[in-house]
This record gives sequence, structure tokens and C-alpha cells, in this order.
Amino acid sequence: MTAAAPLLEARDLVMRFGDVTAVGGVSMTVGEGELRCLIGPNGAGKSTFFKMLSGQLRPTSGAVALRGRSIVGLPASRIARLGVGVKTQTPSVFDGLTVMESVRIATDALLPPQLARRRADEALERMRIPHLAGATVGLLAHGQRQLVELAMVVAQAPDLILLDEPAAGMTGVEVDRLGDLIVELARSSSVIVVEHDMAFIRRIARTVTVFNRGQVLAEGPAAEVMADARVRDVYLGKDAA
Ligand SMILES: Nc1ncnc2c1ncn2[C@@H]1O[C@H](COP(=O)(O)OP(=O)(O)OP(=O)(O)O)[C@@H](O)[C@H]1O
Repeated sequence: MTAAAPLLEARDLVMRFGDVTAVGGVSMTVGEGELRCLIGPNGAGKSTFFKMLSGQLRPTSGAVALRGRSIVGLPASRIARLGVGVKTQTPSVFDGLTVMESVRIATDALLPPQLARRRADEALERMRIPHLAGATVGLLAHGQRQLVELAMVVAQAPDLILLDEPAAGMTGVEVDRLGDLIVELARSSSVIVVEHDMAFIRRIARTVTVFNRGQVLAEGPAAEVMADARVRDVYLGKDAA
């Protein structure tokens, strides 16, 4: 490990499922405190890329380093302990638990009880849902459940947070609030967000990476990338900018 190593460095990552190359050689560097957005059409390989970073999938080839330390091939639980938090597209909450019980599942797996409790309280504060601590998760609206899932990630105080379509199914007002929360999160962690909602991307994005057919098609400041003719061709459509 070197002091100058970036927080995350993925090099030539490849993931093949039989004949399908879901990710065909992606390299990406994310710095400390960076808020990066990944966009791209359905099937472009965004979720597969995330799963290789979090250890849910072992890459066919390539390297992933966290602050210069290789994490390829480590189990997902180990990568989580090393500081990578993930909110997947698949719901990870249990309907029968309260919000606080749910967040405590996340903290108690990593921390001694007193610290776990403090972190859980802080996570609910940061997601602006302390008033829901005693509420049953199964009775919450979809947008609130998304915030509970986010609180479960935040409570583990990860250095890098991966969010796969966090705004999916939220109302306009909820999406705006979520944008503010994510910008705030990026003050203490690096965040990579996969999203389809362009208004949301515009609201939060600094650097955007565009995936297409398992490759990086473009990368740069949000406004520049969204004006790129190749990007508009594959993804954004005529009315996007
Ligand atoms: N477990 C798997 N087995 C076989 N093929 C897979 C598997 N997971 C993903 N794929 C394929 O890999 C490609 C990339 O899928 P992926 O879900 O990573 O794309 P995505 O950009 O996240 O799409 P979306 O925006 O729809 O979530 C697709 O062709 C998909 O069908």
C-alpha cells in the first residue's frame, strides 16, 4: 500500500457469463470524497461491475484495489469490513422488523454494542428518519424503505458507498431529497451511484462514467458527457439535454 494510492482502482475488469461478456475490460479510478455517477443503457454491465467491486462476483480477470490493497477474490463480507458498503437493486430489508432493528443488523455485524447503537442512531439522523426508528419496515412507503436501506449502509461508515439505482420508484420530491442526502454522504465517503434518472444525475453529478456494452464509452464532467453525441446516441435520446 502506498500513501498516494487512490481509494478505488479497477483495472481491466472482465466478467464473462458463458458466451456473454457482461463487462469487457473496464478501468476506473475513484478518489477520496468523490461522487461518481455511472449511467448506461440496460444490460451495459453497470450492476455486474458493482458486484465485482463488492465481491458478490469474482471477475474473470482484472484487478481491484482499495487504497492500493488488492481486494479481488476476497469474500463480500471481508470487502465490507475493509470499507465498501453496497445498496443493491434487490431489497435487503425484512418487513417484520422495525427500522432500528434493521439498522442494528448492519451495525451489530461489525461493531461492539455501544458503538453499534451510536452508529445506528447517527445513520437514522443522517437519513432524516429518526422519527421512524420504531416503525415496522413492512408498513413504510417505498421511498422510506429505500432510506432505511441507505441507513443500513451508512451505519457501517464505509469509505466507499456503491448505490445501485437508489432513486428507483421514488416520487419527485423524494428523489430531490435523496439527491441532497447523497451529496451530503459524499462529504465523508466516496460514493458511486448507478442511476437512470437523468434529472437526478444532473442534480448530484460531478464526474459521470458512461457504460455501453460492457465498456466505458465516455467519462467526464456531467454536462460534457451528456452533450456527447455518442452518449446521446446510445442512451440519452434526443430530448435529454
Ligand atoms: N448472472 C448472469 N448470468 C448471465 N448473464 C448475466 C448475469 N448477470 C448479468 N448478465 C448479463 O450481463 C449483461 C450486463 O448486465 P448488468 O445487469 O450488469 O447490466 P446493467 O447495466 O446493470 O443493466 P440495468 O441497467 O438493466 O440494471 C446483460 O447482458 C445481462 O443479461
